[in-house]
Amino acid sequence: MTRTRLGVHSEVGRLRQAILHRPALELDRLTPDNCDDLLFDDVLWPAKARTEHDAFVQVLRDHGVTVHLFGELLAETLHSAEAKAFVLERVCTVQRLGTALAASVRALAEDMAPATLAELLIGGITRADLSPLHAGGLRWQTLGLDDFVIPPLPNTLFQRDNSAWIYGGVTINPMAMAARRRESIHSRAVYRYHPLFREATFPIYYGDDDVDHQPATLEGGDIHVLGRGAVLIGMGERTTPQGVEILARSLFRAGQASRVIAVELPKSHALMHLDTVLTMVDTDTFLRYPGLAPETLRHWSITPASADEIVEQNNGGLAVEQRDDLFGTIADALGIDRPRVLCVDADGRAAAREQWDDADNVLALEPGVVVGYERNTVTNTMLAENGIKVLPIPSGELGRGRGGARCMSCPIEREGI
Ligand SMILES: NC(=[NH2+])NCCC[C@H](N)C(=O)O
Repeated sequence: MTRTRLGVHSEVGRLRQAILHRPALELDRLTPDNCDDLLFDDVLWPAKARTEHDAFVQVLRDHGVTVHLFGELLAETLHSAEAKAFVLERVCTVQRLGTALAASVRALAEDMAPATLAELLIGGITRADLSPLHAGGLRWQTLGLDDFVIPPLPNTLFQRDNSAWIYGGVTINPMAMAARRRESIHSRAVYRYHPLFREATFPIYYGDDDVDHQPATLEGGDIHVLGRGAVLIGMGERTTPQGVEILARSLFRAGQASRVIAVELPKSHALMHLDTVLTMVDTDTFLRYPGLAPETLRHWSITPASADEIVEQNNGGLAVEQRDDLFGTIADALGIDRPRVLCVDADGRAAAREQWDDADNVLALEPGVVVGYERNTVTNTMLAENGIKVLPIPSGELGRGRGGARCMSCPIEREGI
């Protein structure tokens, strides 16, 4: 078993371990009719997407990163009867499946081999998959053979969003979009029961309970662990101020962070997460999409409130101060003069096209070394000219889910800066 010094202490310190998901059955189940609802802009060529993903994994492994594949982690987790019960209790509910199917699907699932069950939980279950089943009830009778009893979770590919390590602990994020909410059940099971995590002690800041968290949502694509106790969180389509408040309180209570910077983003699909427009590429350097004007973004610095402030301001334990220079606030938090911000300024159309294809969504493997899609030649050339090394990966199919190298990875062990 690998070392389990779990914790992510920066955005760009040396990456030691990460979780990725090799796309499986769920991609075969994406069709022109359902892809919009499942948050994909197109259908994919699944075999090619898997080959591209293998290339991504290889780049990380060649760089000394230990890569865990989520499908395998879930299958290994489901070897434990307790873990299986934990997941099935939450997936096979009467509300989701109907009164007749809840019990019969659960009974079938109990008997499945862990690897098959993991594949179907992510890949979805159709009526045809349950063909030996003789069930009654209205739901069963209304289902066509090819209809989903349980829909697939193709966004499992984007491991960044569902759980996010922040310094010594993790948040298991309540997801904004219905199409992704079941992902959290799987992550909760893995962190609770998988041998990699079971023996370790770490705080779980948020989401590891059965409370209805809506609309206090959070997604990891919005969460940047800047380093030195600071966390930057975007509030756009997916992450709400309520979610940020709950996470900030929990981080401060656990003594894991001393400042959260919350930045408001324009609400649009192209900018669904902060990391689609801004990522860190070196200890003092950011990559920014030029269409995002930092001077127009409202942002707040959040710190633990003193006892007096709590009483005077009725602020729920958080001292919240609006600021007016985002990179100045970040510099303060990092104790540096001013970060360097790299941008494709010269060609607005290329910048827009490449942002859509996740040019600004790179994954740092160490300071100044990032993984990015090879297609984004203008951005990658600009980075290289500024001394940032880009390790290119193919993207013809993978990128159609609208996520790049950062979105597709959940670091679980990363050094500080
Ligand atoms: N961190 C990210 N930018 N993730 C991108 C996720 C894309 C995914 N299709 C979604 O809409 O949820």
